[in-house]
Amino acid sequence: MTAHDDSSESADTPQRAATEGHVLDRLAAVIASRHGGDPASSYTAKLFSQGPEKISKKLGEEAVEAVIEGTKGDRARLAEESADVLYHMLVLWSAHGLAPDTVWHALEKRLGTSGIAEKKARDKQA
Ligand SMILES: N=c1c2ncn([C@@H]3O[C@H](COP(=O)(O)OP(=O)(O)OP(=O)(O)O)[C@@H](O)[C@H]3O)c2ncn1[C@@H]1O[C@H](COP(=O)(O)O)[C@@H](O)[C@H]1O
Repeated sequence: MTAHDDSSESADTPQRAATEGHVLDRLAAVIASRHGGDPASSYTAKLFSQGPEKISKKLGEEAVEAVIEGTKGDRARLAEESADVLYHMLVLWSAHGLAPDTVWHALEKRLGTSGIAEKKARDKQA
C-alpha cells in the first residue's frame, strides 16, 4: 500500500502505479481503468455499468460465501472467497470515487488502538 499524503481524499485515478506496490493498490488501478470500458470484455466495466446498488449486492453475495467458508476449515477456499470480497469491495469504492488510500488511512489511524479500548471510549461519549 502507498504512503499517505494530502491526496488521500481524491477520487481514484487509473494513472496510479500499475506495476509496483501492494497488490490491492495495483488491482485498484486496473479497476479504475475500466470506467467507461466495454462490458462485453471487462467484468469490472459490466459492474460499473450496472451501478453501485448491483455492485453492493454482488459484494454481499461474495461476503456471504466468505462467511460460509469461514465456518468450515478450508483455508484455500477461504482465501479464494476473500479475494472475491476484496475485488468487489474495491469495485464498489471505485464506483463511488472513494480512493483506497482513504480507507488505508482510516486503518492506519486505528493501528495501535485496542478495539476494546476504542469501544469503551465510545460508550463514555454516548
Ligand atoms: N479479481 C478479479 C475478480 N474476482 C472475481 N471476479 C469475477 O467476479 C465474478 C463473480 O462470479 P459470479 O459467478 O458470482 O458472478 P457472475 O454470475 O459471473 O456475474 P453476475 O451475472 O452475477 O453479475 C466472476 O465473473 C469472476 O471472474 C473478478 N473479476 C476481475 N478481477 C480482477 O479485475 C481485473 C480486471 O478484470 P476485467 O474488468 O474483467 O478485465 C482482472 O485482471 C482481475 O485482476
